[in-house]
Amino acid sequence: MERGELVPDELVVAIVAERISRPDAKYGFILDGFPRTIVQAAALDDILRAAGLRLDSVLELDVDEAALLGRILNRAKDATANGHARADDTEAALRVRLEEYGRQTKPLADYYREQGILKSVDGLQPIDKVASSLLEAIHTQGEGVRYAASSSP
Ligand SMILES: Nc1ncnc2c1ncn2[C@@H]1O[C@H](COP(=O)(O)OP(=O)(O)O)[C@@H](O)[C@H]1O
Repeated sequence: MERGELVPDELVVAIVAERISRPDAKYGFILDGFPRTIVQAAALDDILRAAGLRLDSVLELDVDEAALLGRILNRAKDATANGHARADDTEAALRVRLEEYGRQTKPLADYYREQGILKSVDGLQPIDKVASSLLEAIHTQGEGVRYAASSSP
């Protein structure tokens, strides 16, 4: 994780499966950063199918690599000032995270586009505009929804 690599699928799938099984999840939920691999997405499909549920929307935030690097370095600077720096907020770890994203997570866009539930939002807009675009994408889906948000690496 500190190097920017993904952690094993079995581990994150078990954590998500346990959380989704709790009673409050029946009102709907948002998954942020999961699934990040096709194996995780297939496992999520199985878990939801067994529970009689399905994803309503998958949200993809588009941000170019230069902006990502700037944001990561900014976050590292802020965190260091506040005494809780993340070991993976470095340029070297970001390179690995981007590589993992391209190889393992990006293919999920096609997976969910084929299911007709992928929405892309321009993550380079100002924060309030990103927020309103995400809300708009969600609200076109109706009530009682469950979301998976696939964040940038
Ligand atoms: N779905 C996932 N599958 C595998 N590893 C994950 C997953 N989500 C998070 N991780 C691990 O945690 C690290 C940090 O992820 P995350 O907290 O989502 O980043 P950020 O806070 O920048 O969105 C990842 O680089 C990876 O090592």
